[in-house]
Amino acid sequence: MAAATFATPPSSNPHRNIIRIPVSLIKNTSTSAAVAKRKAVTAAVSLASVSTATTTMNDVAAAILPATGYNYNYRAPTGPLSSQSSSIAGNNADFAQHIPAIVPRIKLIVRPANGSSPATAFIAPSPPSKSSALKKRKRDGNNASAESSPSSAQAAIKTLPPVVPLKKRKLNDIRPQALSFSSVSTSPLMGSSSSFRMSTSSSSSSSSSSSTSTSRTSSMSIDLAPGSSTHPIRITSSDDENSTSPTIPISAVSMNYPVVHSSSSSPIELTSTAVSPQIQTALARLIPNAEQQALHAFTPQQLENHKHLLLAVLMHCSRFSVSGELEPEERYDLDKFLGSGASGLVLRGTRKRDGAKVAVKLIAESSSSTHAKFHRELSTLTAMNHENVLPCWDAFSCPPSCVPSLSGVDTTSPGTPPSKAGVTSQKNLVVHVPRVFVIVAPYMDACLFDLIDQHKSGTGSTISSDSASVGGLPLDIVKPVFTQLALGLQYMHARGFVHGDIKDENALVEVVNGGRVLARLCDFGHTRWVPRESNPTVVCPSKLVLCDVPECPYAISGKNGGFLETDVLNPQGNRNHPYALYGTTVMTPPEMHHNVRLKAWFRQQQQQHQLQQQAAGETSAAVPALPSGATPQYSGATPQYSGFGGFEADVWALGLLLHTMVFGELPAECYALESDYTTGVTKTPKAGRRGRRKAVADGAEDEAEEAKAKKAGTCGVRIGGKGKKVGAVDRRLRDLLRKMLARDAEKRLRMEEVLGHAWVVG
Ligand SMILES: Nc1ncnc2c1ncn2[C@@H]1O[C@H](COP(=O)(O)OP(=O)(O)OP(=O)(O)O)[C@@H](O)[C@H]1O
Repeated sequence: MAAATFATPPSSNPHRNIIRIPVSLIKNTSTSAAVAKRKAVTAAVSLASVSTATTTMNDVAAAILPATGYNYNYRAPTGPLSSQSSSIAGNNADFAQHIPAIVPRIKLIVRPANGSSPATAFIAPSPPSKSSALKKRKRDGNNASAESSPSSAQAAIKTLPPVVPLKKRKLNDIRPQALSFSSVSTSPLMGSSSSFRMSTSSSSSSSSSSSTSTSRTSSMSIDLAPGSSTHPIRITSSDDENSTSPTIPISAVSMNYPVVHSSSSSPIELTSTAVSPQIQTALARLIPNAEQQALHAFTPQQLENHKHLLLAVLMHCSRFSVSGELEPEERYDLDKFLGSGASGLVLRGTRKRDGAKVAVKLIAESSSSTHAKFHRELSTLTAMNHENVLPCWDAFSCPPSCVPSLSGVDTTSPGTPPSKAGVTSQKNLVVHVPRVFVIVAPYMDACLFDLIDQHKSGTGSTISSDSASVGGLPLDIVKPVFTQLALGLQYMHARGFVHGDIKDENALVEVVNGGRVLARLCDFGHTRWVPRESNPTVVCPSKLVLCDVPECPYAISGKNGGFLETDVLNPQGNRNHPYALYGTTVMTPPEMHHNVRLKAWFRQQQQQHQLQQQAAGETSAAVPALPSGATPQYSGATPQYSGFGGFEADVWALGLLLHTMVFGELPAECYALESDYTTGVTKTPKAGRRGRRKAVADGAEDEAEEAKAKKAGTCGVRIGGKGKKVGAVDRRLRDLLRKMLARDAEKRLRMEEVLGHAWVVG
């Protein structure tokens, strides 16, 4: 098969993660496989059997870097090794500071072309002082036990034939504002049970006569409560991955990779590379096909990013196999693209151990916010144990990989963890080290969006129900699905978690034994924890999740279970909180509308300012630049973001989800808000203004009822939408919708009240 050629994104992006390895670590020594112990690192290379007259430093780097999974820019001193000074200047301090937690161990085999025996050496950091930190973080197991569902909910769950997933569109997400990493809590951890354990172990192994390796494994396991359907979550340091990394002989550079050569003085040089046939096949299978591309409206750049993300994962993470060989360990075969979100890809796979179908979420560490998302998601998942909340079966991070660049990402944003930003001065070796975080969950047949779309379109629907529909799902399916999602959300709220992004794309359904429909909430990337003021000693029920990002700001936050202070909502609403809005625009409740418009206005101001600057550049007129990260100011008093309570926002969104299930679409007001956000606003929003929408009657028979609701100001939207017969819907269901969609957040139902509502229990 012809070698695939992958275009490499431009290397001029100044915001990449850059870590350097001083060339002094690659010493030109004459002793055989010597290992020189240093204070922070052990580094040595035996080049005894190498012809130093012909081998160059470029050869050495080419041997090291692919094996470690690094993409690199390497500007070696010219000439063969023999012409180099014995000690090439480097900066050990940089290495000691950045590398130990990132590069576990580099195995270098230098195989001379003349056939003489290869020389082997290791470049390895001293064991990081993780163990003491780990011990400190150790705490008891999950105090979140499975809750039995109310009998009404059990009774409501009905038979649903298998569904065929359809494609979907993505709703616009509002990205959270930049995180501040300055407020990390280090309070001791607390928990209730003792099923949490961690281990740091060492092992040795011998391979061929030419190489001996030792591997160090740091791992953490969390055993959930007995009877739990979840498997242990283990975050594994990159040591594990590296121990299986291939060794690359210099004479046969068989594993090439997209490489960018550039320097400030020379033009960018792109090198096309060959990728193994197995990986090419796997890539072809996993990259979204033409139909998916059209449905997701992927841009060429997004596709390119997906390709590089997948390529890096397939080539550098031993957890993913492409060979098809069955192995009894925790490996996954990836077989299908499922969807993509703001931060990465979701793929279907099979767990080789038992053939279980899994969904594998790849989160590329393209910025601090994606790193935060990974932790938020895992922190939530480790606190959850409920049938209607998607469990996590496995979690790990791929070794620092060769994703050359994810475009449009500014890793120098204020929230970027300082330890991964790297240094910027010119050195001999520059390595790009974005990670890929992975979360493995059970695969579900479809998301609610698919299910609704399938029924609406009437194509390929396998749902057999005699029940009537008023535009959405058959009404006898709506209740069991909604009830389960409500049970899942109520469980989260009872533990102090705000989901933050309830929508039809984040609700999964499948048919389980006996034809029962199982519905689960997923995607906890926007989840926040809200400590209850009534009980100031309460700690976040999630477990600490360790990841291998050096000085990870999330892993040291004890009190909040891995949530930064900025992830924690104030129970009174987050009036002064940087997270003035989050989630998905169309699903935001009235109390957040002001924030949506304010943000749109800010964005518009920034765009105008940029245009002014460009114009000024052309005309040479002086326009003062906004300081980096500065917010444009209003001429008058600066409006503030409105406060809001996260629980109430979740109830609103679940109400909208119920509305979509019943009527097949959201109320028109939601799209109006989306349009405001997308197009921007021209008027300056007034401080603290809340979005207010009319509640209007629809249908003569309901006029009086709706007029009453309008007068009372209770309902924030027009229920049913144009052309839909609201009157055809059970009066109790309409009542529930109105109360969940109450404009006034304080009057909105709480989740306990939702589950006790007459329509749910009836
Ligand atoms: N367990 C699963 N089984 C089947 N499909 C899934 C599963 N998990 C996720 N998906 C699909 O992948 C899509 C994206 O998943 P998810 O929303 O978790 O990703 P994300 O990157 O966090 O997206 P977002 O940007 O919306 O936060 C979902 O809408 C769903 O269609």
